[in-house]
Amino acid sequence: MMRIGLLGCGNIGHIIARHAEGFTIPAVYDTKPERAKEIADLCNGKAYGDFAAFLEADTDIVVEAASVGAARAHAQEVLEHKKNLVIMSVGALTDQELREGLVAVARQTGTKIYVPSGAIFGLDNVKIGQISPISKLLLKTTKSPQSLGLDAPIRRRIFSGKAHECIKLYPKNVNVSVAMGLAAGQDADVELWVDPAADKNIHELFIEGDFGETYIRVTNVPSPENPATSYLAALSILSLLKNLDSPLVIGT
Ligand SMILES: NC(=O)C1=CN([C@@H]2O[C@H](COP(=O)(O)OP(=O)(O)OC[C@H]3O[C@@H](n4cnc5c(N)ncnc54)[C@H](O)[C@@H]3O)[C@@H](O)[C@H]2O)C=CC1
Ligand SMILES: O=C([O-])CC(=O)C(=O)O
Repeated sequence: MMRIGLLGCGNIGHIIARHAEGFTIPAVYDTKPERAKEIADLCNGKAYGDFAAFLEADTDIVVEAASVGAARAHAQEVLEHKKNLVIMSVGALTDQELREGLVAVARQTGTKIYVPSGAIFGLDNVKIGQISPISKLLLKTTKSPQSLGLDAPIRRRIFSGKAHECIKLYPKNVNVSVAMGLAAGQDADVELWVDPAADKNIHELFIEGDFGETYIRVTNVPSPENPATSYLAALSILSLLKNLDSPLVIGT
């Protein structure tokens, strides 16, 4: 059975631990030891307070569900230890030097870096952008002001620009825009809105190209423990893990 090392024991970490079927979680790590211990207790794993020791544990794949900073700091070491890596905080990969370095290490070590679809749908066919021109690639995200730590009495746009800039300002909220851009092979445009009436996290994808055009609206249920993170994001990791070893590969 696949052995997971869980990097990040917050909201997503809890959902993964509660749905651990078809894999075990022998090792967990978080900068907050009490969180690591809680998840370790949930899944009969061991909580590590030291990242180097966590990496030495007998695991096949590390699932990062922590932060852009954690992904930046630890991704390379994970691959160097010949472990596959799931990166949820894909915003880290806007740094071209880091991204290309990680890909090079993955090639050398025969490992893979997986970026789950996260809180959106449609990443599969957005990848056609790597072979056929896409003229419009826009993500419009609407969340409640509280989920961004803001106070806004009325609906307002708080950012309009490129994904690589937006993720610097909102690293916990627009990783999906970076995933969309990496899939398409070009930086996505982003509009970020806050709406005091929003009780869901809404992602609208507008894509046009030689293929035609599409509009996808995802009305996401926020996670119980972190409203900024959509429940779908955690589910997408679970479905990635479930299908990882399957000989039947669905979707592009
Ligand atoms: N690609 C996507 O669709 C999405 C990606 N995300 C990413 O996933 C991350 C986790 O989401 P949640 O679980 O909801 O957040 P959370 O805030 O509930 O949990 C994050 C956990 O990671 C720990 N952590 C943070 N930095 C760390 C580090 N350097 N080393 C070890 N542990 C560290 C925190 O102490 C916390 O326990 C978000 O910060 C975001 O970057 C979140 C939602 C969607
Ligand atoms: O969960 C979401 O709706 C999206 C999110 O936070 C991210 O992409 O960082």
